Amino acid sequence: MRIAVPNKGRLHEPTIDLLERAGLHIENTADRQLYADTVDPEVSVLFARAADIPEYVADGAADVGITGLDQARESGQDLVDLLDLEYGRCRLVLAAPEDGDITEPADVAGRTVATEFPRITRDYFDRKGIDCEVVEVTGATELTPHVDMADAIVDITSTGTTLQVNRLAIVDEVLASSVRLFARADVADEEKVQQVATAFGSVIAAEDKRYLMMNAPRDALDDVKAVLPGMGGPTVMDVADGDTEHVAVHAVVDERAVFEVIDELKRVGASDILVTEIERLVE
Ligand SMILES: Nc1ncnc2c1ncn2[C@@H]1O[C@H](COP(=O)(O)OP(=O)(O)OP(=O)(O)O)[C@@H](O)[C@H]1O
Ligand SMILES: O=P(O)(O)OC[C@H]1O[C@H](OP(=O)(O)OP(=O)(O)O)[C@H](O)[C@@H]1O
Ligand SMILES: [Mg+2]
Repeated sequence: MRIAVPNKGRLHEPTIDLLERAGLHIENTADRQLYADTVDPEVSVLFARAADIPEYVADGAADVGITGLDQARESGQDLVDLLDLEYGRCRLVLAAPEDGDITEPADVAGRTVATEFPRITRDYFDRKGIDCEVVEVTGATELTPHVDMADAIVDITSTGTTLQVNRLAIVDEVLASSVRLFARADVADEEKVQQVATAFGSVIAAEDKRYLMMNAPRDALDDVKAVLPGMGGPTVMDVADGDTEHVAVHAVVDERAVFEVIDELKRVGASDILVTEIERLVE
């Protein structure tokens, strides 16, 4: 099975990182090389531009691909969205000059919109029944309203900084995007594809969880259990060396809850509390 992976740009590094954490270490690759092996002899990697990945998957050059939902939609390819990988979060928005007369989508009627995403943009205005001219640009979209190339733009935003420095205001959200694992429909149910999806899913699931280990007085166990929310309750073990008064307790806890949970655990008598990251979590 072959996975198409962004070869550069902001999605390259987090994707390589995800492969590593999912246990698919990349081997035999040199810079600029198109293909690479992984430690799994059945899985190889194809490096491609984020925008080209949907097409490579649809055409069979790869079986699955990792890229933004925006790129998949823009490609027009019909792929199976297997898993939200939760990075590359951004929004495609309709934006126009802050001090201009475009404050709602209908104001764009009869005007010009510049974008790197012409298909998504045309679909958006078609759905709304708004007639406008869509001009495709390949970058620096935010400048076009200031050089009379366009009246509005459809472009990516995340922090909002780029829009702000270009004095553009959001008029409407066109698409909320994040990076996904896409598969061609005819391979989406294959065992190897599902296995890879499970491995990626386990990395995502572990990301916002922590593993807690502690000692607790045996007679405080009920209080300790009450403090620990979590997945199927904690694991309780005897401590070695004949200490029958204490038990060891292990539990998986939401990262956001750790701060508070530790405080409460100490209050009910737990000690020697260890907090560790979890590499993968297969539910
Ligand atoms: N500011 C952002 N915040 C979060 N995600 C983003 C942002 N900009 C882009 N993305 C996501 O990353 C994807 C790829 O963007 P990137 O800028 O790396 O590619 P690119 O500009 O097409 O790169 P290149 O032209 O160098 O191949 C986008 O399609 C989108 O899904
Ligand atoms: O809301 P913000 O946080 O400012 O992000 C939005 C900007 O990020 C992307 O550009 P990128 O940095 O990828 O540069 P590029 O135009 O070279 O792709 C996108 O095209 C916007 O310009
Ligand atoms: Mg970019």
